[in-house]
Amino acid sequence: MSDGWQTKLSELRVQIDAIDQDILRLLAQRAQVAEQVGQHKAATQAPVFRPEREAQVIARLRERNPGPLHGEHIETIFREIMSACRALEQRMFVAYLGPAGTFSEQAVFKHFGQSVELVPCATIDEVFRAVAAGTADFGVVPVENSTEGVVNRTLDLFLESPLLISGEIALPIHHNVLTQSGTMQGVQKVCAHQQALAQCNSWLNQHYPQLERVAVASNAEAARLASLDATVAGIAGEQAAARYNLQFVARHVQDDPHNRTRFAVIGQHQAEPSGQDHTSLILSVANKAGAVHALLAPLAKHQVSMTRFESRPARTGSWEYYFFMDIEGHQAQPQVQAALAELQQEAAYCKVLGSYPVKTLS
Ligand SMILES: O=C(O)C(=O)C[C@]1(C(=O)O)C=C[C@@H](O)C=C1
Repeated sequence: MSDGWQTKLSELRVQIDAIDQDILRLLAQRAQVAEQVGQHKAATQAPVFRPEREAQVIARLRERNPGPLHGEHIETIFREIMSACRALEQRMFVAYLGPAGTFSEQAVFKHFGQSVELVPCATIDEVFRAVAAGTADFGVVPVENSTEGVVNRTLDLFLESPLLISGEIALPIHHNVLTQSGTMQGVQKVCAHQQALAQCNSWLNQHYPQLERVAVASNAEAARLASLDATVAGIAGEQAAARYNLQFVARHVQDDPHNRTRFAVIGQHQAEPSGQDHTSLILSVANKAGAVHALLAPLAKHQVSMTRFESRPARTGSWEYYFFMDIEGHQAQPQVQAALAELQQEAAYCKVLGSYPVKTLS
């Protein structure tokens, strides 16, 4: 390194140190204000986590971002700042489909930041139970995957549960083939969650058609097994690779490069309107001609757009269906309220699962 550059580098680092000192001072100020908000919330028993406010803060900062930092990095940084401030107000417990290192865990961090207490659960049922029982303040459950479709168990549990949806998380899902050595030498079987095996089906057929495929409880479990046994390859995400100290044989082996999973955040509280929200509902109709069409009429009449529509057999033995529907807007908005009131008259069953801020970017 030339002496000239060495001097310049030292000068630039002095500038960075001074800026960091300013950022630190401002962070401390921000945290003190958040503590005051926390004291007021404690006195009035108001919920600490306010997803609509966090969505507004992030949207505003992305909008005003002067660059050169990327918007998504601004989002990550401020998500963590709010997560740390929130943790000063109250420790928050979040249940999810464990073990550590799963995509569900990644979804928790994406929505709540790192400053939360993790409650890994063995099943989706357990996540619902932990939140209903108050062991966890919130739960994160998978709802649908772009290649594999809906997660039926989650939809069934929404039918029975009194919990509300207060957020959604969209996570790109990248699967990797992982082994101890980073090669396939000596490998006899490949382990993964059944959905991951399905999502990597063509790649496996093309590259390792002879290899035995074994479905296990989660991708993190597959990674754990691979870390213990040189004859096992695991399919999992990057977090699991790092956690179990595995090497990459191949990256991004999912058949659909845009593979993503949508998760719902469940809890006891309803999110307030953020200005850009979705509302999720479950409906069923009498088994007669034109009934589904009649359901959609109130939406058109009040100019409320539908963004998702899934059907699910009602398991009553007869040929009846439940419909899971997402609409644009918050149930506190007049046109949504009017549409919901008419839908409720039209449907044999109608349950509003919750309104929550839309995730437009991921
Ligand atoms: O505005 C609030 O209600 C706060 O508690 C502050 C804050 C933040 O750090 O900006 C923290 C937690 C809430 O989820 C929302 C925002």
